[in-house]
Amino acid sequence: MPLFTKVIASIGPASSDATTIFNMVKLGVSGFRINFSHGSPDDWVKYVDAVRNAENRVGRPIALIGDLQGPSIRIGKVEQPIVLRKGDSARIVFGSEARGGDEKVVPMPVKKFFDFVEDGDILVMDDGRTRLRVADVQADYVEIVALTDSVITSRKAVTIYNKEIDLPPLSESDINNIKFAIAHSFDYIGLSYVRTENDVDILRDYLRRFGKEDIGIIAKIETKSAINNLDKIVEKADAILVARGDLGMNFGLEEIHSLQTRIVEKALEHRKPVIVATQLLESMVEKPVPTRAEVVDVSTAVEMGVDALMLTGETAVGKYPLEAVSWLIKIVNFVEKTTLRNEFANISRRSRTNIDELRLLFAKGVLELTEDMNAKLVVFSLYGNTAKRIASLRPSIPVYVGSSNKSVMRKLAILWGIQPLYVDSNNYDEGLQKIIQKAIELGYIGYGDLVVATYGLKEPRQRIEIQRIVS
Ligand SMILES: Nc1ncnc2c1ncn2[C@@H]1O[C@H](COP(=O)(O)OP(=O)(O)O)[C@@H](O)[C@H]1O
Ligand SMILES: C=C(OP(=O)(O)O)C(=O)O
Ligand SMILES: [K+]
Ligand SMILES: [Mg+2]
Repeated sequence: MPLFTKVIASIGPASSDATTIFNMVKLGVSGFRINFSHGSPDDWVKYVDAVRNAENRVGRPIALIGDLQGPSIRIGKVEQPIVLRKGDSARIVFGSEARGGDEKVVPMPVKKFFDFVEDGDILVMDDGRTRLRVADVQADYVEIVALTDSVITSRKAVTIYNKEIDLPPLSESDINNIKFAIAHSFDYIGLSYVRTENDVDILRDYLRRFGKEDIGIIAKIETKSAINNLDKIVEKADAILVARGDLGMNFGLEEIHSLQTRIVEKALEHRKPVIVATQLLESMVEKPVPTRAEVVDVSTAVEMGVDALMLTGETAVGKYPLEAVSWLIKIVNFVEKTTLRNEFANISRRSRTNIDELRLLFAKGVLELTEDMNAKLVVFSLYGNTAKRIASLRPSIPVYVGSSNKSVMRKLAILWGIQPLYVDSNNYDEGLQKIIQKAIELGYIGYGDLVVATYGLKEPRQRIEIQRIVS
């Protein structure tokens, strides 16, 4: 299981059974994403139960991420995939369902689409595999011509190339899905198609209004506006996700690497957790072994010092979900072992103008003391802040974090290098001892080890204790 860079898996028909989810947790998955654009609440409840059962059986906190549809246009349900050859024409009609198959009718439940789209627009779908040209626009249907061989399946997002349809950041169904996520103790909510920092504020307001402000907001960076407003969005969000699927539809594919680099750097600069997602091991949707290009792509993302990598179609609908997880972990482990430890530290500890919190410097001090002594680091963290600061410094040693606060431990599960443990104690000193005991039980700490145990005090002061494990 990777010690530092974490793995998040999207759940879908290919991975929704309890055994697969349990096996993914055993392999080392630290978080699961449920995409609210697909399936139904009845499906999602089963996914949640399977994740929480696996979490209990393995005894390791797991993060649950609920991914909102956001201001995206998605087609409705088609019973049969619609197969188009390049040059074929088809019709997009207002409605939420269609037979599909030979009936080349694509249902479009978003009324505004028909007012917004214009002759000559290029529609991009399915992470860019489908490209259609708008040939004729009518009030409640649009004629299109396929520019590529395409297979159109249910609930696919539609990008109108170089245009951003002005839909509200959260639809009625998004708000229902926020309530669902709260009712089922999700740890994070993914905000798709973020355009400005105001979109993050709007979601934060809902969470506050519904009394669950501690749910983390993951801003998914995938639109041109988001890139233009990147700094402010990163400041407001709790975590950042490089959403390469839609990013590659709103920008040229050739721009992906530099966009990813820029987004990751910005997140590191603001010390926000950052996740890279989509098509990491895309060929494993069909094959049991990744391509060389995919291995290099994953390695590059790990070397950028991201907190986590997220599998999407590979585990949601792929034929080899478990192999995709084990290949991802194998590549992560190799790169972590071979990349000089201080490489990651250099990425994230370069002194940046915005480092002015004393606490961050304390955390840096404790961490570097522990690293230099080749000791083990144990942190008691009621709210997770000390642990988050240490993770943002890209520690070269595992950081064992304990707290009685389940949801804090689950949120930390997808951060770099954090090994979260539950301990039922609300006081720091007793808590530190319990974490050390539990870490010994789990084999993380052995006799003879030097342990640095720490927690952040109210006033900016780090409490540090060093002990040798002798009995
Ligand atoms: N729960 C699901 N049920 C059916 N199909 C799904 C599900 N989750 C994902 N998929 C399929 O896998 C594709 C990639 O997954 P993902 O990236 O999570 O979705 P999207 O890109 O549509 O937001 C989706 O477009 C969809 O075709
Ligand atoms: C993660 C992404 O979002 P979604 O899968 O919802 O399109 C993406 O676009 O890469
Ligand atoms: K998206
Ligand atoms: Mg996607």
